[in-house]
Amino acid sequence: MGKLIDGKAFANRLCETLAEEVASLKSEKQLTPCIAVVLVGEDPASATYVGAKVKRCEQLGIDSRSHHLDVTTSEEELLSLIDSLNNDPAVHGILVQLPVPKQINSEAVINAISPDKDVDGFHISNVGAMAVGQNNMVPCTPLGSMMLLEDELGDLSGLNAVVVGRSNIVGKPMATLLLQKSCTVTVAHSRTKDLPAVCRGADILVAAVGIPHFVKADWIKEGATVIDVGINRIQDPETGKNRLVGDVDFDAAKDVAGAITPVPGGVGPMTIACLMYNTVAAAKKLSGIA
Ligand SMILES: NC(=O)C1=CN([C@@H]2O[C@H](COP(=O)(O)OP(=O)(O)OC[C@H]3O[C@@H](n4cnc5c(N)ncnc54)[C@H](OP(=O)(O)O)[C@@H]3O)[C@@H](O)[C@H]2O)C=CC1
Ligand SMILES: Nc1nc(=O)c2c([nH]1)NC[C@@H]1CN(c3ccc(C(=O)N[C@@H](CCC(=O)O)C(=O)O)cc3)C=[N+]21
Repeated sequence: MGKLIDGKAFANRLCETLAEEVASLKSEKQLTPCIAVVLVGEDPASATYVGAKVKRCEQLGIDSRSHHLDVTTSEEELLSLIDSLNNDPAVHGILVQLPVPKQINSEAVINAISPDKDVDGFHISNVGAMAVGQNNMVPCTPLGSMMLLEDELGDLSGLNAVVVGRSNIVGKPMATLLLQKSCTVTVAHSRTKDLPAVCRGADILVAAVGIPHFVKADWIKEGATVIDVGINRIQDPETGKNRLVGDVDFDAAKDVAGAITPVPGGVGPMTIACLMYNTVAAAKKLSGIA
């Protein structure tokens, strides 16, 4: 069996380091990093994620402000809240939990956030900066995935990386980061021909599709490193209970892969830890601390 990549333990270690940094920012610079988390509507999964983010902030000594808006909130109302958070010097990071209700244009909302407070790294100017190698705020899930990959493999240069999925929040920025580390990158998606064969060429395989158990064991090259970004809630056919599974058929894939992230306990905890990392970085940058 391949090695399990323990994202939860890595995230805990990263957060311990960040907690020490936050403590010294408080005592030496009178700076308390602060993130505003905005949730629109009542989606239960979104509410759970927001809860997990707020809890992590508490552990690290980061201030968090939750703004819970009604599902009927207009785009104008949300933009006005963002404007006030942009102009609040005590707030260093702004995160609007996605998805937002359909009357709100998510692109307009993301691009209304001040790029230096955009701890998700979704603002078009942060995306552009990353595209030309001038990384500012890097999206949390790809950033966390890269930390796990470099911890596992060291230098990534020359490795064949296949990213399945091309979303703006995961697949595309992941491909950009892998290319920055000199991987030979293939981005696969729903129009890709012979996806199993494409995946078999991967030394690094990243699955960000949103379909439970989509990537099969016989798509994986012996010894490859597999990063499973998928978070899918399914009903277990045996127990009837709800459980969380990834985009990779983990039970079979773990015997072929050299190393693999589990779900839960893999990329998910890294996403939240990297949100804390970006919040501390934003607080320092906005306060003129290197
Ligand atoms: N662990 C974490 O912290 C996070 C986990 N996630 C999870 O990651 C997964 C992906 O999220 P996200 O990127 O937002 O999803 P999107 O739905 O935005 O994108 C899914 C991508 O998968 C591709 N795809 C869909 N079906 C197929 C197929 N049959 N064959 C090949 N490619 C296919 C799509 O291709 P096309 O573009 O052609 O339609 C698309 O590019 C989800 O499970 C999500 O819950 C997301 C964010 C954070
Ligand atoms: N603006 C915005 N930024 C995001 O970063 C963002 C978002 N919107 N919308 C939704 C997705 C999803 N996402 C996850 C974060 C943590 C876990 C996570 O911690 N998962 C745990 C399990 C949690 C559980 O048990 O439910 C794990 O995988 O071990 C998962 C998914 C962030 N997202």
